[in-house]
Amino acid sequence: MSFPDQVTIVEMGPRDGLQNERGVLSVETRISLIDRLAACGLSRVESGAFVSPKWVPQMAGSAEVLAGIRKPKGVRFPVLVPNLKGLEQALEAGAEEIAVFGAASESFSQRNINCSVAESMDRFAGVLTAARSHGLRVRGYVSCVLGCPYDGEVAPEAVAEMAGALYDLGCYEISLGDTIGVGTPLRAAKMVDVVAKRVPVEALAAHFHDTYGQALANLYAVMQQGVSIIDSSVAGLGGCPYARGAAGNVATEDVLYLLQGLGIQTGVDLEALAQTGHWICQALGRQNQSRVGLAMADVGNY
Ligand SMILES: CC(C)(COP(=O)([O-])OP(=O)([O-])OC[C@H]1O[C@@H](n2cnc3c(N)ncnc32)[C@H](O)[C@@H]1OP(=O)([O-])[O-])[C@@H](O)C(=O)NCCC(=O)NCCSC(=O)C[C@@](C)(O)CC(=O)[O-]
Repeated sequence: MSFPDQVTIVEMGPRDGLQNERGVLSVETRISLIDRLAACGLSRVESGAFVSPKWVPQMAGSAEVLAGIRKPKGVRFPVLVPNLKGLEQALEAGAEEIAVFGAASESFSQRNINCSVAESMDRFAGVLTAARSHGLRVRGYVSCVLGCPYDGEVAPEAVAEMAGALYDLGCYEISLGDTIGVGTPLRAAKMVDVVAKRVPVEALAAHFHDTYGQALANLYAVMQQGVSIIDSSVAGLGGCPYARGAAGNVATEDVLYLLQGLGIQTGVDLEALAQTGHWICQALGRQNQSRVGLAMADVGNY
């Protein structure tokens, strides 16, 4: 068994997390959350989305959020951008990194961004060209890599095709989203195996939701294939507005605990993160979804 020496965590709480919470948090609370997360040692904190506020009201005010955060040196604060209008807003807000998001399934693409997979690729090509001319770094997401809430099973080859197309357009990294958290380790490993023939494994990130409680096991499997970038969400916040019943991303606290046990470095302070998870759950009035966060609170670790 071999695992990466180092893993980079890409914190999703302020974006993927909050976008699906019932309560809409104030800009001030969103800023505090991001500042706290950066102070925990996270080097990448996804901080907002320049999408239609009619579609995702929780992400309205992302420009104010970007303007208000501390932005310590060495920490990146990417934002989601679905089209050129979103890019314009992100540039005005001073974003230095954006992410485009597509899907490996037609129905999810229609429900999520109101266009087909082919149309989305045309949009993204325009966004990538413009973004790169402004010196922005662009990440690409592929949703539904292990199943779609509308179309059911998704073939690994469809995931590889979408991931490869985004990589060819110039995305520096491709995040593979098990949007509805239905994957199991063997299927996750098989999917990564196929995708890694098209995109170098070093450029792949695992973005696993934890609906069926398999996310940590899936991460354990794909890390052995060389995946060393993990998307996770403090306190397991969130879900997906276009995937009913989907749970949030795997909790960052749980991932950190697993990585510590494997002797893998992340540079993130687990105790400070668990405190942040506890704080944001109180602000949202919701149950903490992190088993590690709950256990640490129980034994008085913070
Ligand atoms: C993509 C659109 C905008 C297309 O939405 P549309 O309705 O097809 O767009 P349109 O071009 O026809 O414009 C309609 C209206 O939206 C406005 N508009 C157009 N673009 C923007 C924009 N960028 N920002 C703000 N407003 C915008 C536009 O100005 C117009 O305003 P109106 O004239 O009606 O007042 C819409 O479908 C949308 O915003 N969808 C939101 C999708 C989303 O945020 N989903 C959640 C994130 S993805 C995710 O969570 C998965 C991921 C990444 O985490 C990985 C995983 O887990 O799988």
